[in-house]
Amino acid sequence: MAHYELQKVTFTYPEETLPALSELSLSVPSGEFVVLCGPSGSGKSTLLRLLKREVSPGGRMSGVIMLDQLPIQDWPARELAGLVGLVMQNPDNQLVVDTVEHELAFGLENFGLGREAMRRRMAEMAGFFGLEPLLDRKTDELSGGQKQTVNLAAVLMLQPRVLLLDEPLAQLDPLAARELLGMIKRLNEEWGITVIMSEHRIDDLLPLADRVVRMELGRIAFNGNARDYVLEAWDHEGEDWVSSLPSVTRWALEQLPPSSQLHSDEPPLTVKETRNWLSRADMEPKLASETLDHKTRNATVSQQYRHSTTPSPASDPTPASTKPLLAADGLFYAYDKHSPAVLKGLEWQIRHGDWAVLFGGNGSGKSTLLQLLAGLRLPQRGAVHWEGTPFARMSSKERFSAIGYLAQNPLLHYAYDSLSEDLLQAANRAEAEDPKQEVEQMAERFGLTHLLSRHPHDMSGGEQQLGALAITLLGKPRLLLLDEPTKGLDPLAKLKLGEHLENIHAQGTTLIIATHDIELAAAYANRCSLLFHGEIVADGEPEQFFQGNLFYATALHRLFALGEASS
Ligand SMILES: Nc1ncnc2c1ncn2[C@@H]1O[C@H](COP(=O)(O)OP(=O)(O)OP(=O)(O)O)[C@@H](O)[C@H]1O
Ligand SMILES: Nc1ncnc2c1ncn2[C@@H]1O[C@H](COP(=O)(O)OP(=O)(O)OP(=O)(O)O)[C@@H](O)[C@H]1O
Repeated sequence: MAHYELQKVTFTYPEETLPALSELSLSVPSGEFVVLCGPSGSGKSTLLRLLKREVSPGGRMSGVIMLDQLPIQDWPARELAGLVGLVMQNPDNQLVVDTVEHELAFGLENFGLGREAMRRRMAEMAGFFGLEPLLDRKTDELSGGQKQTVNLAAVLMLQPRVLLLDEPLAQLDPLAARELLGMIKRLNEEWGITVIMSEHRIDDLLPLADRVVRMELGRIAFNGNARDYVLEAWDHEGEDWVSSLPSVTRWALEQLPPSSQLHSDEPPLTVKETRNWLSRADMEPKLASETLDHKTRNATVSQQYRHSTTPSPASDPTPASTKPLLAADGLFYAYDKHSPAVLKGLEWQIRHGDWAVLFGGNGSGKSTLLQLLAGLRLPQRGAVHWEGTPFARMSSKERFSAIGYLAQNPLLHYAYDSLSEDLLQAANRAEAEDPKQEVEQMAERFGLTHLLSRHPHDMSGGEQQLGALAITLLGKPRLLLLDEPTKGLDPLAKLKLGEHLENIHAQGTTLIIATHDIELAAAYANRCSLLFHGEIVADGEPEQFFQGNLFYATALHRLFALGEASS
């Protein structure tokens, strides 16, 4: 059993006047699969933390949270720890001990499980998640996706009855994400584990969810099943939103009874009526047949748009553009003498005006490569050239003003006590003419104005990500290296980021983006590359890349597999 009942829960963070959650009432029966969505800062993480009783000291709460008819504050800590597992949004915040093996064992050590039983569970979990080769590794030396996987495995070691997941897919490669979703669905269906999962990329999850809860400004704006959620979102977000849903999601939604059946006398829509409704948007009938076609057509449309409205700086016949802007020549990199090389003689050339997307599985070396291209790490062999000049012959000042870098962990970008100070320092470093005005404009563009005086550590995950992006963009570099920039962003923020990048690209900025976000690549990139086994093994225009690349074509079709699994 694990049944939550929330009545009029209001929560205010220390030193804040406005509550992060307001009068929130919600019932989650045991065994439900609930998807939490809503814009950045709407209260999703706060709610998940309260359900695990992990509240900020000094925060003020009113109302009641009952878990299996006992107020959450009355649960003994040990029992609650075993019953409810929470996987936090930023994996760096959750890892507590030195190695992967110790991290997996850490929670269980408090439960007095025998050595044998512990080893067996460790073997099962490490086997399932493919963590065996990483067991001796230091947790702070893992890639972002590896950290997220270790966190989830560590939580599952305790065999909780409730799984609270805060954007668990954000840093996983498409196949890892698909496997994880399939596994969570199995835990939910076969073991009856209650799942409450927050996620921005909700279209992947609609076919799996028993219930969708959309939050806005700390309140519940919608609570019902997936089909009714789509109906409501249609009114709320407009037709573009529905027509952007993958066809399989639309198909899966047709299978669902409307939740109005549960609490209204209105007759439910028949499948035919639903289909008519779902196809009401102005889209070609063909669209329903192939997700891949949909994506590649998007790419074509976007490219036509870009080429017709904003001439690509790549076509400028300036003398500098005859040389690649950046060239990786035979890069070889290993973290230390004993570990295998991450980059093995990698060759890659970036032209002026490229919008390049770098794909690769979790742990394949994307972040490492970006750090070498930014000059933050030195290769053991090979060199990086900037317009033909090796990095070694440039001053670090020259390099840093030419190349901007967004780290995977946004918290690494903050050094001051307020967002405004961090932004201002970034504008000053870039010798902006009017730093204050640029900060204000950037904050306005990304909807951060109300957070300017906030301590960066007291912002939501998506807000931290946007703030770090704003800091990087204020540097106005000629080349931008962005490590998973859309992770944690809600769709609107993603759109604004896309528009901004499109603008600065049109003005001459070259972009390299390491990401698992296929939509981003399909909509904007002129070039996709795949890092595998220390080398760039595929490199081409998006259409060519997706058609020739089974790995990512498979990823685009992942929804079909999920739809079938849940039917
Ligand atoms: N500081 C470090 N010390 C030792 N090994 C490291 C360190 N950072 C990363 N690695 C290892 O190097 C490999 C490449 O990691 P990297 O972070 O570059 O991968 P990635 O492609 O960015 O992965 P993800 O998609 O999960 O973010 C991984 O096996 C990782 O465990
Ligand atoms: N430690 C904190 N101190 C003060 N305010 C906070 C703190 N953490 C979050 N907030 C604020 O509380 C509100 C809800 O934040 P929360 O992290 O729950 O949002 P979210 O919906 O999970 O967002 P995201 O999608 O970006 O993760 C936001 O306005 C945020 O700025």
